Amino acid sequence: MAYETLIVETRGAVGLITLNRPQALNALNSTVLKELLQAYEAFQDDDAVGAMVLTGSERAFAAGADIKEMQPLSYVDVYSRDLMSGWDDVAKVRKPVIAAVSGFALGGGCELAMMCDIIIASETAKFGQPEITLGVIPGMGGSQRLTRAVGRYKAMDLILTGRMMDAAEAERAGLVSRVVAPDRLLDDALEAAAKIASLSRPSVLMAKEAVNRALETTLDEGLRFERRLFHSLFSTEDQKEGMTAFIEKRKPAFKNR
Ligand SMILES: CC(C)=CC(=O)SCCNC(=O)CCNC(=O)[C@H](O)C(C)(C)COP(=O)(O)OP(=O)(O)OC[C@H]1O[C@@H](n2cnc3c(N)ncnc32)[C@H](O)[C@@H]1OP(=O)(O)O
Repeated sequence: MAYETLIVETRGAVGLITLNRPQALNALNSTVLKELLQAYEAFQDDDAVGAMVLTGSERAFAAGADIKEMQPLSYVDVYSRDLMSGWDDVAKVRKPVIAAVSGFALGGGCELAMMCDIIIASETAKFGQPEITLGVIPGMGGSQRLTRAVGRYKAMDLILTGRMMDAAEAERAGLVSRVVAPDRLLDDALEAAAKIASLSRPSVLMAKEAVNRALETTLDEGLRFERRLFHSLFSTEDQKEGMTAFIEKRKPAFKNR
C-alpha cells in the first residue's frame, strides 16, 4: 500500500511506522489519521508482527494537529464532523505500540504519544499541550490521558500555561517510560518491541488489556478482570511451554496458541 504521510515497514517481527510530513513538523491531519489507521490495521492483521513502533523525525515526533487545516473551520463544521473523534480508534489497536519520541511532541503529538503503550523519549524530546495558546483546549484526549498519566496538578500546569516540558521532567512526571540518548532512540524502541513480539501473543494482548482496564474501572472490578484473564491463559499451550521451559532451564518456544 502506498502512503503519503507515513513510512511503513517491518523490522523482523516489529511493525515500524514513521510519521513523514517534515515540512509541517509532522502535524497531524486527516490524511495522517486515515493512513495511521490503515497501517495499524495491516499490522494488527499480520500474524508475523507482534508489536509496533511509532516514531517521527529527529526534530519532531509531531507538533500537533494541523493548525492550518483547523483554522478556517466553524463550530458547525467541527461539531457536525465530530472533529478528532477518529483518533479514538488509534488508541484501540490491540497489539502493543511503542512511541519513540524525538523533538516536539506537542498538542495532538503529545496526545498521539499517549495513545501508545510505552513512551521512549530521546533526551531532546519536548512535550506539551499548547492548545490554550491558540484559544482552544486539547481535543485528542490530552486533558484526560495527561491527567491520568501525571496527575491533576502537573496536567493543570501544562494545559493551562501551554508550556513545554523536557524529557527529564516528563520522565519524572510519569509520562515517559524511559529517556535514552538521541542516537539510541530507534534501536532501543525496536529492541523493546522485538522483546514484546518474542513473547506469547495471547499473554501480551491480555497484559495490555488488563493494564488499560485499570484506568477505566474500580479496583475491585479491575482485580477480578485481571484474575479472569490470568485464569484463561492456563488454557494456552504457551502457558505450559513457558513454565516447562523455566523448569527445564531453557528458552521457551512460544507458538502464540
Ligand atoms: C489536537 C488538537 C485539538 C489541537 C492541537 O494539536 S493544536 C496544535 C498544537 N501545537 C502547537 O501549537 C505547536 C505549533 N508549532 C509551534 O509552535 C512551532 O512550530 C514549534 C515550536 C513546534 C517549532 O518552531 P520552529 O520555529 O522550530 O518551526 P516553525 O517554523 O514554527 O515550523 C516549521 C513549519 O512547520 C509548521 N507547523 C508547525 N507546527 C504545525 C502545526 N501544528 N500545524 C501546522 N503546521 C505546523 C510551521 O507552520 C512551519 O511551516 P511554514 O514555514 O510553512 O509556515
